[in-house]
Amino acid sequence: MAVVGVLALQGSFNEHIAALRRLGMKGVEIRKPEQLQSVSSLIIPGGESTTMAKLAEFHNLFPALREFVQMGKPVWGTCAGLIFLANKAVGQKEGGQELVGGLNCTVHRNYFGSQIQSFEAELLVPELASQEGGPETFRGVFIRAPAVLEVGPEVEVLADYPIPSNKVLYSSSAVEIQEESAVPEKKVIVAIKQGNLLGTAFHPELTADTRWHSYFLKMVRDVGEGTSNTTVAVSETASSSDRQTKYDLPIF
Ligand SMILES: NC(=O)CC[C@H](N)C(=O)O
Repeated sequence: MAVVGVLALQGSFNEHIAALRRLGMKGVEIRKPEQLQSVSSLIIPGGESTTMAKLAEFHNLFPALREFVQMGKPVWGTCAGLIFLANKAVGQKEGGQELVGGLNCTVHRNYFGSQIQSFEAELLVPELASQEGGPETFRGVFIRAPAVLEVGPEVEVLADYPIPSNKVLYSSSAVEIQEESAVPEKKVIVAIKQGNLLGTAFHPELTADTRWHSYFLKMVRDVGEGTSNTTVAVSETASSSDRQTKYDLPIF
């Protein structure tokens, strides 16, 4: 059975593997460069990108990850994983951090602030809904979340988030203020796709709605490497029955 690799250095890799399981797919933990050879697609989970980058460096994973991306294999980065896949990141810790790159975009590492500024929001997801069915919105779980500040022309924006009027932009990050502000609403990008690369600033693996996982599995199928149509067809069946009952149930 074809499997999806999940980078398992740190962060929410178990939750991604559980989401894949709900769709009838097996996720395998990837910790070493040579393990990438046994998978044809990869999820880079959320967590803490500086720590994850240090661990990736320690295990000499960066060259293999870059090669994986350059070979056109489907890779999905969520949150810290999105930062990994960005060509450029701002707001990094002192000394910066190594990136895999591939997504032609600039990401702000902690755009929405620190842990206490974490939040959930209903996002408009027209492309996801048109591919996967279900509601026009998706419940985004943002945990110390990044945002995409700029994208290149080849990047497709799949979701953005309107900054509420009680937040102002300060040093290019969203900082909450108490009083109402007259600052016009601004949108930041929170989900993008560029060829075989997918990036989400939020955590779909922490909700019961499996549409982003199923969307990624379709990207894997479209590339047609290693994943049989039959396996993904099983996934689709699982996902649609899932959807009927469990859209908005958080799993944590
Ligand atoms: N939930 C997350 O993955 C947070 C990412 C975090 N902002 C970072 O720098 O890595």
